[in-house]
Amino acid sequence: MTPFLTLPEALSPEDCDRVIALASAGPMRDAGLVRQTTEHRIRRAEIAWLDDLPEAGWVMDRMIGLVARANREAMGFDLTDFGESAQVARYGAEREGHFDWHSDIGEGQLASRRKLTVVVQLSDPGDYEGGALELWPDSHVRTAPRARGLATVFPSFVLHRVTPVTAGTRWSLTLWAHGPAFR
Ligand SMILES: O=C(O)CCC(=O)C(=O)O
Ligand SMILES: [Fe+2]
Repeated sequence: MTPFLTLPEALSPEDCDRVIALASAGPMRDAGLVRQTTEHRIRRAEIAWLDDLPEAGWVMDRMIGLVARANREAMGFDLTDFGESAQVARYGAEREGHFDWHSDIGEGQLASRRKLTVVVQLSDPGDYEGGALELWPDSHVRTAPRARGLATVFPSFVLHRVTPVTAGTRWSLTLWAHGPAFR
């Protein structure tokens, strides 16, 4: 199994700008809030759910075909749906935005069915420092490419993190594909 896949230009630079503009137009919420308590040690970022943004339907339309094809060609996972809203995240240097090591498979109805995670780099690499997306699929930690519009696709159980942003702002788009439990 490939530890992770990269899909260059999953979104064009103009599309990346459009997603950032849509998310910044409305309120974003603190992603460090877990059941009413703050967990800023784990994650410091602001997020918006794509489903809540008006006129963002084209984003999922674009990503679903791409990810389904990549899965068929390289992963071969049994996927049934993209049953969860994608998430736009903003990691700013003003509070060292980051996301500590974690896997995306959680306890909820949806999070427990996550099989593939897809993270699109929305920012130009020149717009921030730090903010590396790192994956730990085996004995080595690997850094995802930073190219704008590039999507990194990996099994949702793989540990990953975003290192603290030390200058500028990093934006990302994360989506999940779901299916029957791994067996
Ligand atoms: O923003 C990123 O690059 C990763 C986001 C992430 O890991 C998540 O939302 O679970
Ligand atoms: Fe994650």
